[in-house]
Amino acid sequence: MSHSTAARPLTARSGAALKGRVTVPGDKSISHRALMLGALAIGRTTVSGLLESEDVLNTAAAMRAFGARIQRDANGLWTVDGAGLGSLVEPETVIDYGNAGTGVRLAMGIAGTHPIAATFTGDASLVKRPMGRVLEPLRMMGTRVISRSGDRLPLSIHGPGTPAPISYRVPVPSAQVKSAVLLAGLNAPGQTTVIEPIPTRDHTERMLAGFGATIQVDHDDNGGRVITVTGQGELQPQDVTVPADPSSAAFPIVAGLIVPGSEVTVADVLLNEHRTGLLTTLQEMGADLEITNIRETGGERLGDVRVRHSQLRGVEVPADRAPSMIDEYPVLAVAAAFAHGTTTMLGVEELKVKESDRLAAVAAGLRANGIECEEGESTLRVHGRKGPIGGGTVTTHLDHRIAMTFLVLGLAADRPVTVDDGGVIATSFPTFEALFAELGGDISETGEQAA
Ligand SMILES: O=C(O)C1=C[C@@H](OP(=O)(O)O)[C@@H](O)[C@H](O)C1
Ligand SMILES: C=C(OP(=O)(O)O)C(=O)O
Repeated sequence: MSHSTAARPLTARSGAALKGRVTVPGDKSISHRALMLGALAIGRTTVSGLLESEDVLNTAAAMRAFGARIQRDANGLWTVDGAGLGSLVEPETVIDYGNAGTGVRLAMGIAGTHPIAATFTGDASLVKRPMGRVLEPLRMMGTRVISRSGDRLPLSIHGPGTPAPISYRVPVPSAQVKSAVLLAGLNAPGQTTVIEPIPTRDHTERMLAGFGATIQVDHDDNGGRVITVTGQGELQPQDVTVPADPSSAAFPIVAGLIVPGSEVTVADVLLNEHRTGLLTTLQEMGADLEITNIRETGGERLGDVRVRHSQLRGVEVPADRAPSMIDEYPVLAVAAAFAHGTTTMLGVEELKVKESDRLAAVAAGLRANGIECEEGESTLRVHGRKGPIGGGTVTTHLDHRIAMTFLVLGLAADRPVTVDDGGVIATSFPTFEALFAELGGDISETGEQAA
């Protein structure tokens, strides 16, 4: 299901420095996967620190529809009693995945090799996004698909009696495509292999190993990865602790760097090497950014990220860094707006097929607030501020990251910045407003406070 349809405009204003130590909610990628693998295991999986956002709650609902029992106790601990691999039941109704690309693509992978029918849909954003990237390998495995032209939602799939294991080279760097194929391979007899020429986040592989799947990860000579899963084994339930989401941490981190006088620490942030591209880039831009208390928990590296207001400088962000910061480019563009000089982001064409066309949405939002930029087919170039900025209203296009990005801009701009719908933030970061209030940031419903 999607968030309430009434738009909720929010306005951010500059004011006091941001100060404090905060914790952002659990990682979205790991939260989806914990519920899904729990649903495929036999027995009880527990999940602490689950991200309780709309996208992840849609995965909980979907896995219930496929037969898992999923509950939350009063302390926020989630339990998943798995239906077991191969034993998914046919959902009785359409699965509405709201805004969640990861959720629907991975769920189609899981369902696609079970001999059941399932129909998926989503909100006005999700129905525009490409699903062929997941349906193509599923068709190779024997899944039947009935879809609108262009392989978009709503669509129905029916898995074959005996799925064919495949070897699949992912045509675009996408952890979602890789994961959908690996999850489909779990219920196919024999070995399913995914070749990814450019490595992407590896949470599926790590968690599959943790749940006892037979999985092997090899590296090829060109820096790519070859991942093989052996299907039709049994998954063992696990106790999963979800680390804090680096893609959410990006917002207080960038805000702390651009609001004068700020010092902000974000605690317990996931530092998986496939997720730290933004931190690397900010350091290259001259950010006063320190990572402390680095430790390993549940097979993942975590740490505390401390930033102080810094004078940033423009840099060129190489294309091969894109997968490790794909969701962070919008907020990087805001950091770039406050930098001296120009920041050029290369190889960012995947941004066009996210919740919105993020290249267009970021460029429009920057221009509405007086910042010069140019977007190309696969590039975004942002010129650091040359005069007063802010004062614009930004269209979010049902995209949570666009909403949060421009509220962060408003916290450091010369004039207030309004986003037309802050309600979409609930898809990934339901505590966003509370967290910024804790840091001393001024974000409120538009019209609540005299401008
Ligand atoms: O696998 C995942 O959990 C995700 C992969 C990325 O998408 P792509 O695989 O489409 O790049 C990312 O944008 C998304 O927010 C989460
Ligand atoms: C792209 C994103 O998510 P999804 O693809 O899961 O909708 C995101 O969270 O920025």
